[in-house]
Amino acid sequence: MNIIPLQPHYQYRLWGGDRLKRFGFCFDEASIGEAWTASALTQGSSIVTAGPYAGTTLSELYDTHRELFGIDAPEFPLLIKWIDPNDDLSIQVHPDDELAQSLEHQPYGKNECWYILDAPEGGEIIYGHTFESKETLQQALETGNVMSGLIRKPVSRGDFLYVPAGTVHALTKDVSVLEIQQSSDTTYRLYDYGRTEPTTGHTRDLHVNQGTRAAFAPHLDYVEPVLSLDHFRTQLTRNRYFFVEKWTIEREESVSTDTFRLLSVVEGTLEMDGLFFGMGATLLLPAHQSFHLDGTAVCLVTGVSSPTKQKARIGIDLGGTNTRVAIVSTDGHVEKQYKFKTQPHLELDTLLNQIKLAVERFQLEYDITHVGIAAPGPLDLKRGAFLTPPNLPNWHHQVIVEPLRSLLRLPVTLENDANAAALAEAKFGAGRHVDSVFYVTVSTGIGGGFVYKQNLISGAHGSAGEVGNMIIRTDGPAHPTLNVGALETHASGTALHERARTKGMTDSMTLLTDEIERSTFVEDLATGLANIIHTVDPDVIILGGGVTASAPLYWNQLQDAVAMRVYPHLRGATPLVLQQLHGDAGVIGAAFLA
Ligand SMILES: O=P(O)(O)OC[C@H]1O[C@@H](O)[C@@H](O)[C@@H](O)[C@@H]1O
Repeated sequence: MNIIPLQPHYQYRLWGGDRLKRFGFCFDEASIGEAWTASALTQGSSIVTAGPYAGTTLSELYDTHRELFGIDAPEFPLLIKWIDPNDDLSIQVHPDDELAQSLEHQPYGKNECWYILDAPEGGEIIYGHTFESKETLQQALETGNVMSGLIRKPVSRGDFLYVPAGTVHALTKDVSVLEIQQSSDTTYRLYDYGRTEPTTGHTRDLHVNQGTRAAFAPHLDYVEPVLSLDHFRTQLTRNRYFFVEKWTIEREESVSTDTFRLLSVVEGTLEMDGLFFGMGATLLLPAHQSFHLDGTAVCLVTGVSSPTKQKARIGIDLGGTNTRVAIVSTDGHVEKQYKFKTQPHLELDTLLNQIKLAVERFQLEYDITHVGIAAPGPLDLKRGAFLTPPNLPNWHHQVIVEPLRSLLRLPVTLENDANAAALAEAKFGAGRHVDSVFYVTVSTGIGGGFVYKQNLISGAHGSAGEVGNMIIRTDGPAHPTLNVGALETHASGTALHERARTKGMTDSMTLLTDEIERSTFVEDLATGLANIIHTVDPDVIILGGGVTASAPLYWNQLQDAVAMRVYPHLRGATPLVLQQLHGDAGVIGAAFLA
């Protein structure tokens, strides 16, 4: 028998109950909140239930049979819990490795993730907060006002969330999860609703000082795309501490391990080595062995990631509302990202420090070679500075590249956001098969970028592709910085929105259902696009930005209108296509600026 089945340890919690039984667990005690199905912690180690190691605890097994694991960490690194809250959990945060080592003398911090096993209709958990700094978070905690600043995230069955150490969070009543994490039980409670522990009559300890030290403030929202690995496996996360895969088994599958895996059955039944396992079961699959799985089941499988750091680039998309700091692989995929609210009313240093925090987090697992920033223009690329971007008035004329370079000690490059998106689409998106690509974004404003043979043509003053200010008419609304008759004053989302408002309509999409308005918009945009074709004659024009969400309303009409405005030999010769990278184009392009 190759597999090593484990018996859970049940943990009392103030907010516990007896509903873990519905996941197949059996216990007699009251108020059980957690079943630790794979644990090597001394306060509750799992025990092997069958096979040659039956009766051994997981920690003993790890100490005496290291060959079964294929890793050499001094202590078993993972912990798996099933959690079923019968009440809200405390508002809390966990330390990372560094803080756990310095404050708790423990080897591991507590980066964790949740697979939602069950959630009530409209269920929400707490994930993040809106406080601008550690000081304002601490003040809110001291004055009892923390709840109003917490972010609630809707969740439903099957969702997966990675909760990096430092994230202020809380599970809530009736949201049950399978929790996979580093081997640590250190929780810093920030707020506990003033509840008392029935067993002692006392409130539980709070850890406001340690907690505010550990907390991200402002909050960094973590996003990682799910990756399909093969016909039955998807990767839910892969980080420095562990990876988690979801295996959907519909028939027989064979797998083999390099290092050990922990497999938890979350749905259905699985047969392995002649034994049947249902929901709630957790098995250790030892290293360097092959396994045969049979049945219909969904399993979450975890293991330890390789410690070698991959080379990667960081792309930053600095917007008026949100800033995103992303790891972009050498083949142009966003691997993971932190997102936070841009706070343009605060000092630029606040933004730089937030970026630094995110970059440092990524540096723990990646060898970062370059950082690129995509920001709204106008910019002074030579000085690496903002000029007068309308949505960032406090930072006008401030230099961003040099301070970030000295803060990060990494090469940093700045570029206009539309140019960065153009580069991304040309290298990895809708323009990847051709040489010359003109990208036009039609959103709040209108911007553009020209890429030739994968090189961004920025122009002598960094302003190539600024097609928003291209004059397409002799009339039009006045604008503080744009020409009368500029494309942007006629065809941007803002222009459409303004026209919709004067007609008593709610949005630009509704405006474009009006035949006359649609024709006006199409003719204006087509004039701009025809001018571009006559200027650089690109292989393709890629259109992106929010207004392209209504493209089905005007697409054919736009192509005809462009054809009518170009030389006969160019008619239909320049395909108009929609962007492919959507919200990721900014960070991907930024990452490839140098
Ligand atoms: O502090 P309380 O409310 O008991 O919650 C503690 C629990 O919180 C959850 O979010 C997880 O981190 C669990 O691993 C932890 O045991």
